[in-house]
Amino acid sequence: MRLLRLLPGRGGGLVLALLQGVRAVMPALTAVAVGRLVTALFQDGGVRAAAEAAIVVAGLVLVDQVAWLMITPVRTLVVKRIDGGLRARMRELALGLPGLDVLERGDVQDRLARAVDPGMGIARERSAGNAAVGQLELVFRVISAVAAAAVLATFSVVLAVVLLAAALGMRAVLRRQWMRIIDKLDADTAGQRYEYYVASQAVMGAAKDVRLYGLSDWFAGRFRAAAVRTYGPVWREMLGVLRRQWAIVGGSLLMGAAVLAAPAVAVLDGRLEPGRLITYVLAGFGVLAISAMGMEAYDIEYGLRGLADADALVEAYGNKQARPGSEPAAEAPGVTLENVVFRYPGAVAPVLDGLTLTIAPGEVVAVVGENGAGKTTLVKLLTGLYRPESGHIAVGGVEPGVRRPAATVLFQDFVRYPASLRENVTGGAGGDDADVREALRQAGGDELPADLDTLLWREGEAGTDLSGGQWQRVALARALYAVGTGRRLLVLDEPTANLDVRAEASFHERVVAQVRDTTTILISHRLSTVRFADRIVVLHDGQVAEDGDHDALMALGGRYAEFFTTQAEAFRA
Ligand SMILES: Nc1ncnc2c1ncn2[C@@H]1O[C@H](COP(=O)(O)OP(=O)(O)OP(=O)(O)O)[C@@H](O)[C@H]1O
Repeated sequence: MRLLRLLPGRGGGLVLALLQGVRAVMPALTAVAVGRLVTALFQDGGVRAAAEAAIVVAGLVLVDQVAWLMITPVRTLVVKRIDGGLRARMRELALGLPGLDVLERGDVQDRLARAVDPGMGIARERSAGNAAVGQLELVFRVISAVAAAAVLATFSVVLAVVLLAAALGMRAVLRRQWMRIIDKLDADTAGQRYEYYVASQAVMGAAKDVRLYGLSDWFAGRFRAAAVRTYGPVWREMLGVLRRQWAIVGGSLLMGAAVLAAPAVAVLDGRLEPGRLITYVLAGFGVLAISAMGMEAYDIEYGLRGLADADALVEAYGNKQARPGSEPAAEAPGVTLENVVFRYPGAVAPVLDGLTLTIAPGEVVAVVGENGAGKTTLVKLLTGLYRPESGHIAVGGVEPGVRRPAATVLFQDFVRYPASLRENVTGGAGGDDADVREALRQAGGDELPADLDTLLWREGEAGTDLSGGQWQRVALARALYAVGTGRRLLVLDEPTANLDVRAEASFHERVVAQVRDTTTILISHRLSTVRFADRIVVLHDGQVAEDGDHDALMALGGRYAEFFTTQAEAFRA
């Protein structure tokens, strides 16, 4: 019932049920009609009756064919509607999660993937739509068998009942055997999928490495091992099932023989006319058809398991709402962090361990520190993507964990959207082209395509790709454009990582100093990028180790001074 309720009520679902209903009664009707035709042929002077019966048979065949032709598109439509609905629900759920912590959990990712993923099935997709339609198909297959049994019952009620029960029993046995294959496939899904995708999909991403380092044998070996690990138990189970088929084959032969023999004996005894023999044999085979386990059994089982994952996610996280975002503001917000402690889920040591920091509205503060010091983590906390374990954070007086600040961030791993240059800057929000061009100019993107409609996606029609530095300028323009829309907390995480020396040298003057009425946090290992900040904060051991402007920190002779001197010396050398 759970599956049948997924079927769209109006339109597709009803039409599909109607078409399948038509096809379901065909074996029974055809059995009767062909029997009549044969009877008419055996009768003297039954030409007219035979012709009429033949027309009925032809009509039934035609109707069956038309229904069969119509089923495929309607079925596809229904499946896509159900799957689209489920995907939308899962997308909503995933995007509605307030932070990244839940989304990053392996079990949640696995459930999400199973709920919407086509799966790595045995020629079948793991899809709720296929499952719902499969359930409908099964219902009508049973109806079809019952209808055929009703025709057979006019010959022998016992034969009809025994045959129907035996056919359904055989189907149940077969189904149980084959479903164990799915169990094998679903065991350790996470590990399998990881191996499988690493081995198969990484090949595309690593195309350069594969050639340069001669990695193809390594990849092929890993792919083979993953395939054997994933499918080995499945293949073994399949072979086992095939070996255990003798009982089913024996049962089928016995039932087939009974269907043929009982009416045949009656004909020989003169108790039954030959035309009826045909009717009952055809009806008998119509009943027997249900003993075969159709592909719908996989669809149902697969889909139910995916739905169970979807249900579990909805139950666990469905009521978590995305945090509301702050209104765009004309004024720069102040930022305070008091005794903030944060550790990633499952991690032992905290990344931030009692961090206290205050940033005044409109200030430009640079955050520096060794790799892994927690600079990016700090940004994620300030933007409400994570919540601190303890301590207090406020941006513009509001806790980011309660209301997402109107911030704009150029992340280190910024996203390259397969969209137009304009959309990459505006985030698809639309807006004035003059503002887009101004943001691009400020980001140093003068040499980028002049046409804002240029598609930045090589795979797309007339699409193009950019260099690493050019992409970084586009992402920087996106952050700067958002400042113009009232996002007054600007965070730039390694904004000059891909820029050439000249662009890096002029970065502060050309970009940072031009941003008005905005609180700016600048993260960079390139100390020439941060030296002009109002304040520089050094993160170490999860806390603020040093805090002051460039001159003060150089005079202090601590970590910053050491970093700076080392970089400057390396540069001079
Ligand atoms: N999503 C995550 N899950 C678990 N641990 C993480 C995650 N992201 C970062 N870490 C860990 O947290 C620590 C701080 O990472 P973070 O990215 O904040 O450092 P960072 O100072 O920005 O480093 P870098 O200078 O290399 O960019 C690192 O030890 C890292 O391994």
